[in-house]
Amino acid sequence: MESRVVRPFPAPQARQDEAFGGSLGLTRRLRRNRKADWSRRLVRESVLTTDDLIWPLFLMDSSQARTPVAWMPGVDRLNIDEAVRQSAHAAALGIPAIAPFPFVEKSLRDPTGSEALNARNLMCRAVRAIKAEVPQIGIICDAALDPYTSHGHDGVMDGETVLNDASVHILTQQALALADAGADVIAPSDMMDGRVGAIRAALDANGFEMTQIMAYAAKYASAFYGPFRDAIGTNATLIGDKRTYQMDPANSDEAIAEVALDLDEGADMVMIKPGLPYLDIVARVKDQFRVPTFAYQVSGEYAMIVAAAQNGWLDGDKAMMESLMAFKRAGADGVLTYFAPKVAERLKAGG
Ligand SMILES: NCC(=O)CCC(=O)O
Ligand SMILES: [Mg+2]
Repeated sequence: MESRVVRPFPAPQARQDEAFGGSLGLTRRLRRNRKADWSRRLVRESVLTTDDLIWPLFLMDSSQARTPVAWMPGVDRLNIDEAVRQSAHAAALGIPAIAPFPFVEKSLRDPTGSEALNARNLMCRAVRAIKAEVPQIGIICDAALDPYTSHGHDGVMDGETVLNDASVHILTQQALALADAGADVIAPSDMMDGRVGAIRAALDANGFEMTQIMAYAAKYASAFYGPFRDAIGTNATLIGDKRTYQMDPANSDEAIAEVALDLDEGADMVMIKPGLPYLDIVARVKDQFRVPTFAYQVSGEYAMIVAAAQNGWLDGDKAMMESLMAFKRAGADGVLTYFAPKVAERLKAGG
């Protein structure tokens, strides 16, 4: 049979190409798959869903429902009643888990962070209240002393030194208080060596075998935590910096060692923090360990996007969605993000 040459009517683009010297005769044109929305959706490699979101929120002891965090526009500290209401809202949106952080009254901060062990402290009361009213949402609680210490460090000090083993003993007690209040997940964020193993052993010995551990495994000494310190008041307390326990931003192999240790010690999930500037670490950790891997889009990352949007310098909502998709592309199983409710609402409305 004679073959028939089908001559499609030349598209306007092709005719323009003729005018400039004709087709390049390419076999592969990657732009074909990008030509329409349906096709872009069809070939999309990563998907962001509400199931990927963990919402960090700030607690305060107050009769007022909310006070704004100045350095994080759009984020408020919530009293317990409001935190319960907002947790219910988050659950209704389908957000799987929240991560509450306390703003502790200055009068309750001391050198050993003793308020952290008070079973009636703000965190424990909030966890109990949220668990009672919104049992379906997961509650992830930091084990770290910085909200409670008068010097703003995550552990106890001897002179200028943040003590490792002494701090771990206290963090273990803190973890037990939180688990007893109903925390579903303990998230040690202190970067002391050996704390995951110590906390795991203490949880198991006290009947909390099913309490998970999400280790802040690779937490870097980062400038991007600035606004968080305004939110929980440690900008006023912190003396010096955290470079003797948090990681050097220059290091990547060391993150692998940190993750390996935390997994050996019993971590169920690992976290990289900050997020976007450390996506290479997220990708490396996920590739190497194939375990549930999370990233924390920290306060400074949030503030950068919001501040630029407020100035009209970028489209805040688009930058928010793109930044979260980047975590998924890098291999993260989920992201702690202050944008969580906003993103969940957007996804519910159809993206
Ligand atoms: N342990 C929790 C944090 O330090 C959060 C930091 C941030 O959002 O900047
Ligand atoms: Mg470690």
